[in-house]
Amino acid sequence: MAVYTDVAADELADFLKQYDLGELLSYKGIAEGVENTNFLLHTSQGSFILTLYEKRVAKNDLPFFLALMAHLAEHGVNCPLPVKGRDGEALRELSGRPAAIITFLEGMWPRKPTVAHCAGVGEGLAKMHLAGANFGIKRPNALSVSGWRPLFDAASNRADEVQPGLRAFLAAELDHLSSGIWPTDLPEGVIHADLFNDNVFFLGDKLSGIIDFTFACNDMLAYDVAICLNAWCFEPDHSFNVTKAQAFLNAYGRVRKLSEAEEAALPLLARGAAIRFLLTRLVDWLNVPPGALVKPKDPLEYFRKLRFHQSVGSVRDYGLMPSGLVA
Ligand SMILES: Nc1ncnc2c1ncn2[C@@H]1O[C@H](COP(=O)(O)OP(=O)(O)O)[C@@H](O)[C@H]1O
Ligand SMILES: N[C@@H](CCOP(=O)(O)O)C(=O)O
Repeated sequence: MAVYTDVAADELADFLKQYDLGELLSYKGIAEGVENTNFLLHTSQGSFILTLYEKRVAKNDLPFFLALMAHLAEHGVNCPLPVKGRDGEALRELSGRPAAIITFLEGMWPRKPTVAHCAGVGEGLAKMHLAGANFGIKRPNALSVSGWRPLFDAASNRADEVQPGLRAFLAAELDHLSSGIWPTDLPEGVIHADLFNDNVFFLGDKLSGIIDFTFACNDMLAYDVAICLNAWCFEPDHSFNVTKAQAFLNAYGRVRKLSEAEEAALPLLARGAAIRFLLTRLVDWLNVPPGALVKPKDPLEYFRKLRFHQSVGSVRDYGLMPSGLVA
C-alpha cells in the first residue's frame, strides 16, 4: 500500500471545491505503488485519481510530468490527463503536499505478464518514444549514473543486513559503471523510466494505457528498453525468459528500430537499470517511514537480475539477432 499522507474527508471535500468535478461520493487509499500517495475518488462526475507527491519527487519537476501526460495524450498515447481546477491550474497543495488530480484509466495491470503482454509493452514503449520526440520541456534523469552513488552512500552501511557481501558487490558494480563506460552518444528523448507491469494497463492482451510518469525524464531511449527488459522479461523464480525478451524487443523494433550502437549497449544499460532499482529498493527497504501504508519491494530481486546481466555477452542473449544479421 502506498499511503504516506492521510487526507481527511472534509479537507478533501474543500479541496474539490476548486474543481468542476461535482460532489465527492467516496474515496479510498490505493493499495499499490510505493512512491506517492494515491487515492481513488468517486465523484458525481465519475472516477479520478488524486496523487500527493512524496519524497522522491521534486516540486519543480511536477509541471514537466503534468505537461508530458497532456503532450503524450495529444500524440496518441493513452495516458491519464491532468484535471485543471476552475483557475486553470492542475497542480496545487493538499495536506502539505503537492497534489494533482488525473483522469482514471480503464484496464488492469498484468499480475503474470505473458509473451503477448511483453510484445504489447514493446510496441507501446516505442510509440511513447516517438510521441515524446517533440516535447518541449527537458528534465535530466536524476537517477542515472551520478544519482546512484548517493543512493549507495545512504544504504551501504546496512546493505549486508539484507544480504552478506551486498555492500562490496554494489561498490564494485558502481565503480565499473562509473568508470567512463556508460554510453553518452546514443539517441535520447523522453523516457518513462519506470515502465513496470504495474504501470501498464491491458484489456485482455491489448495494451490500454500507460500510467505513472513520476520518473519520466530525458535520457537514452535504449535505457528505457533496458528498464523494461528487467521489469518484464524475468520469471518469478528470477530466471530470464528469452521468449518474452524477443517478443518485447521485436515489437519495439517494428515501431522504432534500435541502432546497432543501441543494441550493442543493451547489456551494459541493463546492468545500469538493474542497479538503479536495486539501490532505490534497498534504500526504501531500510527506511520504511513509521505508520506508512507501504509494502517495500524486494531489493534482492534486482541483485539476481544484475547478476544475470553481468553474464550476458551480447544482445543475442536477449533473443535479438544483432542488426545486419536479421533475415
Ligand atoms: N490514472 C489512473 N487510472 C487508474 N488507476 C490508476 C491511475 N493512476 C494510478 N492508478 C492506480 O494506482 C496505483 C498506484 O499508482 P502509481 O502511479 O503507480 O503510484 P506511485 O505514484 O506510487 O508510483 C496503480 O497501480 C493503479 O492501480
Ligand atoms: N517500479 C519501482 C518502484 C516504483 O514504482 P511504483 O509504480 O510501484 O510506485 C520498483 O519496482 O522498484
